[in-house]
Amino acid sequence: MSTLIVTDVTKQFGGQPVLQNVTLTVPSGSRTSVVGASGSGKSTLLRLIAGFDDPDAGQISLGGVPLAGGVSTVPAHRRGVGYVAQDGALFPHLTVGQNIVFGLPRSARRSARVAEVAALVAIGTDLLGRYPHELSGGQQQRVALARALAPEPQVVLLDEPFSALDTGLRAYTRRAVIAALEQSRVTTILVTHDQEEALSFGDQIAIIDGGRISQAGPPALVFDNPHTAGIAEFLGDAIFIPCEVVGGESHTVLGSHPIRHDHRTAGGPAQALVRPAQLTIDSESASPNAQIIDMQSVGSKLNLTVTMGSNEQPVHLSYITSAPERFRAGQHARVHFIGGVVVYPA
Ligand SMILES: Nc1ncnc2c1ncn2[C@@H]1O[C@H](COP(=O)(O)OP(=O)(O)OP(=O)(O)O)[C@@H](O)[C@H]1O
Repeated sequence: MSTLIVTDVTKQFGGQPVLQNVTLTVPSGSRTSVVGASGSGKSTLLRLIAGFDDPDAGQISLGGVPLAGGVSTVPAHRRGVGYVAQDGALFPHLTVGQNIVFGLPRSARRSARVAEVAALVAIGTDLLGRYPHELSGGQQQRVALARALAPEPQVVLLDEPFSALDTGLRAYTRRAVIAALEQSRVTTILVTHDQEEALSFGDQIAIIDGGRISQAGPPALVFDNPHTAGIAEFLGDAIFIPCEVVGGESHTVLGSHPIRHDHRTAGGPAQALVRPAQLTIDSESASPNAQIIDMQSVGSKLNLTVTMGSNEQPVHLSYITSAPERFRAGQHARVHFIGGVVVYPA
């Protein structure tokens, strides 16, 4: 078994805390994404797990074996941890095949493992004799994963491996990588600043903010119940509407709705989280309840600023529509949403 456990890990650089009491368990054979803004400490966490650097405090263990923070530290090359960097970092003077076998003992380099692991990441044998510069960015990233998987590591760490790829290639490469990881059942951590990528990657998402894990759990649960308004906003288009909580229901200018989760710890002003998928906006309604103050169109998505009811406070809405031409600033419209809300302090 290769469950990875990070316990209470702290790291400073030049007196500045970069990781603070980070605790994270990645069960054997599962996939976790760590998502956070630039500078939040994601790469530092991976570097400590890989053994490129040591924590100031806390422990890291793999399959019950202490790697760091105990009485002794296991050096990087003995941890059974594979690492894939943002740009793949393939050796330019070695062929694809030579790159893939690089981490294998000399005796294993001529084995069927090269073809096996290349097939796993959808790299055909015809590419094995090429040099990295003769591959596309997506192929290079898949070769980098093959190189990391070849020695059969217990854990693979992926540090923003798709960020240099353009949108189409990115989606394809991500699917190929997930399929390869699924087949090899290797414990994996992906670091990314892309929320969609993090939510779709695997079994667990951990949100890191200012060097702390602010929430972790299965992606669907975390998306359904972000513990703070900040996390809700970070994870995707979020609409916050001022509300009052009465008898377990949220009352907004748009009516009463059931509360799915309530994150207030005291009374006082509250706001309800609504996702765009819950919204309908009728721009031709005979009984409007809102006015569009400002509008920005991004393809079929509209970013609207509206005032609703007698409330002067503008609310920002994201709305997907097949008819964006029907909307314009200054127009009156009827805004309606269905389903429950998550409530936060305003
Ligand atoms: N070796 C180092 N010496 C000094 N400061 C460092 C070092 N490594 C990282 N830092 C600082 O620690 C903070 C976190 O860096 P880290 O690379 O872990 O963030 P990140 O979340 O991976 O960011 P990005 O998404 O931009 O790669 C940053 O402020 C960075 O400048």
